[in-house]
Amino acid sequence: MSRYDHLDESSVRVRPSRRGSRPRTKERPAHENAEEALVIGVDRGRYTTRLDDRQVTAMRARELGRKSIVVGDRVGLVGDSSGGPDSLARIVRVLPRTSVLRRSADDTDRVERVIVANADQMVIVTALANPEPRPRMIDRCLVAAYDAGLEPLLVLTKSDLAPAEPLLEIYGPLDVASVTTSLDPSGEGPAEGVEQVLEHLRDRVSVFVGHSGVGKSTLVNAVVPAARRAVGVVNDVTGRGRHTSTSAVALEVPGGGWVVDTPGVRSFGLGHVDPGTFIEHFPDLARGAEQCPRGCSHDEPECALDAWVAAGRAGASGVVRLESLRRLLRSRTGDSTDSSTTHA
Ligand SMILES: Nc1nc2c(ncn2[C@@H]2O[C@H](COP(=O)(O)OP(=O)(O)OP(=O)(O)O)[C@@H](O)[C@H]2O)c(=O)[nH]1
Ligand SMILES: [Zn+2]
Repeated sequence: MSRYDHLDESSVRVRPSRRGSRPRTKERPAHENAEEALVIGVDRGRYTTRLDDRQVTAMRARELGRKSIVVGDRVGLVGDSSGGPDSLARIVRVLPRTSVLRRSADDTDRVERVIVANADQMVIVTALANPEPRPRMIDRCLVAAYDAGLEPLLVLTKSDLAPAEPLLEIYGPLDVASVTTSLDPSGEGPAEGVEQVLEHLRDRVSVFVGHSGVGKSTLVNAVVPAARRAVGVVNDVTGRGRHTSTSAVALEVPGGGWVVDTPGVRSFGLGHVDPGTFIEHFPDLARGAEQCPRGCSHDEPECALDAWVAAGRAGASGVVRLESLRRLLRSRTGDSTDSSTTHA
């Protein structure tokens, strides 16, 4: 028996060289002692993280390469994680994400980028008046939420100015949870709906989205009383305050949970949304779609869903739910910035 007989073919092909023979794991220490933290802010290469009860500023380790790190990411930290004034820890790994929310590609950036990781819920903030509600914008947010695996919550603000019923009628068939609020921005007058919003936020990571002027900041300040103060906090390492940043930031809800505010995010990336998986969010319709032709867009004559709802298989609200589903599917395409003249 020759001394090479014990080697199988594949191992014989490997030519051990001095550089290649070392296993990768030995070149890259696993950082077994890394501590797990939550990324709550990102500002030009510096990451603000929460580790237990302290806020720790960190930079990314070179070994992470180009891997993205966004608000909501759970990361492994090594180095100085004391959270002291001039301390700087290192992020050595990013834990697998349970969800990702992408913002749209735009003129300056042709790539859809992840803006928030691991969120559970999308809070879609819409004013009932001043500015007028934009159902098309709400539809696009719903599509983004379903696609990202986030549960949507509709918060209808400024109920002191207009009734919520017309809008609730549109979204009733979709079974979207909703809360109607009326807030005095000074924080002194009567506030309605805050307790209900807080109930929905408890122990979850909630992304707040909404157009300028809808009262999103007023709402965030009502549910996260420390938010106002957080605006003034300047990071000792970066020398910058959060008010100079337009990226997402996570704020802790007293009693548990996180609010992720997304200033400057106008629309969500929907280019990758697949109608085939989208319908899974409509269990009553999904079963009917099993009869559809392969690759059905669910918005074409051959779609089996018309017959399904006509036969009452999706219940009394089947027809309107199918209409809503199709409206959402159509909102994926076309003008991503929601022209105010297109009220769906
Ligand atoms: N009548 C009424 N006005 C409100 C209510 N909530 C907020 N506002 C007012 O609406 C305006 C916009 O509120 P903001 O909280 O700044 O709105 P925003 O969505 O954060 O807008 P940007 O700051 O532009 O992103 C302010 O003048 C608030 O005082 C409300 O419940 N009722
Ligand atoms: Zn179909």
